[in-house]
Amino acid sequence: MGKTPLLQVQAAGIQFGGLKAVSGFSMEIHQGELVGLIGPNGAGKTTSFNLLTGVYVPTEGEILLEGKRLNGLPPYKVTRLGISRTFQNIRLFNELSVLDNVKVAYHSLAKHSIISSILRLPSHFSGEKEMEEKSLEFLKIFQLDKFKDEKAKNLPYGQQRRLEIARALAAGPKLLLLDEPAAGMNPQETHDLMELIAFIRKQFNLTILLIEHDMNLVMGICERIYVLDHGQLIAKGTPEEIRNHPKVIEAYLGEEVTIDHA
Ligand SMILES: Nc1ncnc2c1ncn2[C@@H]1O[C@H](COP(=O)(O)OP(=O)(O)OP(=O)(O)O)[C@@H](O)[C@H]1O
Repeated sequence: MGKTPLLQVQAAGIQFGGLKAVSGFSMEIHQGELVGLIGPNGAGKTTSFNLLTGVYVPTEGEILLEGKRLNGLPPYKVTRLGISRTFQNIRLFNELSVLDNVKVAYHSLAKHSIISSILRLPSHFSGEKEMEEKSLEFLKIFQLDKFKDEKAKNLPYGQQRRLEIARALAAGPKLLLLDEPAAGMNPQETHDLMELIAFIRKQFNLTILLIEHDMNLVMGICERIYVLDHGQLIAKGTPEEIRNHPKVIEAYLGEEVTIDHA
């Protein structure tokens, strides 16, 4: 672990009218970690992702990436600094091809200027070609290359989720945020996805923070877990510590979750 955490969230929060959706939330993630963020419905998990990615500006606290303050930066700048995400409800460009959905990630980061694109200068074509090749590489990793010309909306649900991760990865993040990546997947798809997450983490030297409702899955792959309830951090620790934490057990009472104690 490096000395400066990759991500530091220091007593951050946001208030909507009278509602403190997230408050006093602190978290540190080091380079290379795979960390889980869990909590009952409405606990503030997605809101936290929105704070980390510039969708919401915190009304309290600080968010730092490699020591650099992110508060108030728009989402595209946060992406350029190194945070990419997927969404709880898949957000693909449905009418675009699978390949173009990944290429979009490169366009948002592209070094060659819009002028060179409009004037169709040589730099435009070399840029396009490189983007296409790189995008195809990502599709291969996610076994989506055979669908490259298919419209995104025609992919089965599980593959749409994979495509969204491929696109987030194409932006070259240091920190990848996955919002319920296994939602709606069957057990086999979920198992395959978990293997894939472990693979991309290693391959790209990634740091990953994931929200997931499937408790066994979170416990199975995350090294550390943060637990939110009613917008507050109620626990953090290893899966073992979280499994036995009285506040976590209490927060989940009445929720339909099963935690294997195997
Ligand atoms: N833009 C907003 N305006 C007002 N309230 C909001 C807004 N965004 C989120 N909230 C509220 O903040 C609280 C936390 O919501 P959030 O979606 O972050 O929870 P969550 O933990 O992701 O829940 P789930 O597991 O159901 O997705 C909820 O009470 C929600 O209604």
